[in-house]
Amino acid sequence: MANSMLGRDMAVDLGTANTLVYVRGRGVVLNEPSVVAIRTDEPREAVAFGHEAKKMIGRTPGNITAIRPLKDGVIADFDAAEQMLRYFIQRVHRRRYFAKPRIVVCVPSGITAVEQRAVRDAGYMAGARKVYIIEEPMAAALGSNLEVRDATGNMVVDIGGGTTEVAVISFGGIVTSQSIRVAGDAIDKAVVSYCKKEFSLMLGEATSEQIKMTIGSAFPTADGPDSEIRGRDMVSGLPRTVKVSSASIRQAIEEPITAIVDAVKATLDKTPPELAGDIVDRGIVLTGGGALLKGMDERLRHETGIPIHVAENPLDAVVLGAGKCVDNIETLNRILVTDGR
Ligand SMILES: Nc1ncnc2c1ncn2[C@@H]1O[C@H](COP(=O)(O)OP(=O)(O)OP(=O)(O)O)[C@@H](O)[C@H]1O
Repeated sequence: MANSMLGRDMAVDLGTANTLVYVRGRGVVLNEPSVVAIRTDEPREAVAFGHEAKKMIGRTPGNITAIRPLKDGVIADFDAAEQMLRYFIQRVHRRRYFAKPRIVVCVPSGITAVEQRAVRDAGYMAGARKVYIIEEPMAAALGSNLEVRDATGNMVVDIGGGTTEVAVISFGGIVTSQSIRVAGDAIDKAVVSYCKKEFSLMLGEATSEQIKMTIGSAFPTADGPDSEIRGRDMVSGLPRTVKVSSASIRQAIEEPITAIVDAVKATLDKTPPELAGDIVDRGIVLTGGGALLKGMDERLRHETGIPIHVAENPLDAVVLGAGKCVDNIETLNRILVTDGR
């Protein structure tokens, strides 16, 4: 088939927080929140996807609800996930191509066969000719330009919205890995719990994420001034503003951060000695939005004694890695998981 006909094969990072789509020959063409706004009355249909739907979270009228079809890295609402995928694929679809696209979809490394089946089915129902699966840590490693096919050990830590994936890769395969369902969302929740307990203040999802990004940290940093947080007083029901310090937020999110650090340590512990030596020399690569949390790299360096490198584009690493497979399906086929269809 002529190359131009193959131009629309694509890679999809169907993430808990964001969905990114890479199209062969065009690069990353779509990056939107994984959110669907749905009518709750009949007909129960989707009214908005992505950015438009995210804006509706917490501020929709009674008959519209904004949901996230993925939870902890896996599909939680199949219909919504399939509709969202179909919508995104059609958005980037160029009508001059006749053949249906081949699609490489990224999934967390720890998911069950049933969860993997759901992702595949969503891909086929959304219009794929063939669906390939790639495990996120492998995609993250490829997207960070690690030489995954060398016989050298590399460690990747991908901290997303729903899952943190830690993996040691060598010779084109995952040697050892751990996937925990603690990542960005859990950090946001810890901020919400802290404000509830400390100030009897209810926060929305967007506010807690914002606080994490602006004053959250995983290691003592040069803390800025206190920040104001706006929420709803749980007693009076009225809007209220409180002041918080970076140090108190750092303490509030300590539990999920410790879980992430422990997952890295546990994986290092299970790594064969030769590969562990390679990792000590080469360092650990951090990807995913959580890699951008202030002090995350410093904290891991401090706790493991190993150099930590944040990937150049941590939020895009997974889709760029899957994109490399799309560009080279034949040569990278060994890395992909297929169902023989
Ligand atoms: N500057 C930042 N500081 C801290 N966290 C951030 C920052 N930017 C993004 N994040 C967080 O990164 C997470 C999203 O990361 P990413 O897009 O890699 O996840 P995802 O691929 O959608 O999720 P998953 O891999 O779990 O399915 C969100 O929790 C978001 O709040």
